[in-house]
Amino acid sequence: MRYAVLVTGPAGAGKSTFCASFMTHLLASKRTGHLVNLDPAAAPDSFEYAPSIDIKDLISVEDAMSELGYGPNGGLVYCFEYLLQNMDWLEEEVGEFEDDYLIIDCPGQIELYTHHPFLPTLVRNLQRLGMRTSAVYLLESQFMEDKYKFFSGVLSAMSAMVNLEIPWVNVMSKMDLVLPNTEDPAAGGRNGLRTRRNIARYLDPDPLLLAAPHGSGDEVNSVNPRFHALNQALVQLIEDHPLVTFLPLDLTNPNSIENVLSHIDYSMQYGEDEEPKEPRDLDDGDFAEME
Ligand SMILES: Nc1nc2c(ncn2[C@@H]2O[C@H](COP(=O)(O)OP(=O)(O)OP(=O)(O)O)[C@@H](O)[C@H]2O)c(=O)[nH]1
Repeated sequence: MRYAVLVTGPAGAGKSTFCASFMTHLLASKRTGHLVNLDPAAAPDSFEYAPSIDIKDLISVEDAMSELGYGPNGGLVYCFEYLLQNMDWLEEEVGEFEDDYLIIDCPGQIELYTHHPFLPTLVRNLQRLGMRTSAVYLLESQFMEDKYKFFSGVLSAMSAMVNLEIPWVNVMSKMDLVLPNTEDPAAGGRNGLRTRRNIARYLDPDPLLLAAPHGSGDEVNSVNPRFHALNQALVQLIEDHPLVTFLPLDLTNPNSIENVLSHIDYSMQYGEDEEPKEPRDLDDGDFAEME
């Protein structure tokens, strides 16, 4: 069995950093993983681990821009169309990997997850190649600074989940930037982020954060009252379809990484199909090792 994890989320959410930690963790647990770069615009020096498979070996945004005259966004769309027309290339590239995790670092253009058919088609192709596929969606903790931005992140995650229809893990990244309870953001704490006391309402999004009554003293004061009906409709949607909850990820804490990775394993039922290995006869080398 082979496993592929799409690492998705908005630009700058920490996808490449998470992929590198994922790789480090797999290696430390004596498991094998391979990084796949699916961003045709990625800078060559942006990877801590060299990708085993790199879309840029097939096509890059620079190629699409210089040879076909596309802009950066049109170039990205062209690259994905080109990839889907050349699935035999990907098939050949993943051909050798067995019992491994492919960690697929995706681009940060959110429309790829919510609008375009590319990733669902890619997932179907990976499944055809015998891969169990899941996705991780990262949203950075700074989104909690502004509840409207946060709920737009929740809706994007929801839309991506519905678009891809595969096992899914939402992650609140960069939790090291969130203040401990004792620090007062008003006193100039790091980035003025929310304290951990309030985090639960964001990890399991409480739609009532959006519905705070006008004049309640929260940021709602700055919002035009005409949007209140829209907010109420969103609250209803999130309440009726509670699909999105976040796992906190603090890369400075190994237990936090372990927790996220165990959810990914669980979402894909990692190792469930493994056959017990045939015992083999001991040879001289084994006895030498024991001594
Ligand atoms: N404090 C903190 N910074 C982080 C963390 N993860 C990523 N960063 C920083 O956030 C910035 C973006 O990180 P990337 O991993 O490149 O994010 P990305 O989602 O791959 O970015 P794009 O590919 O451009 O969409 C970098 O400056 C990272 O150093 C984290 O857990 N904590």
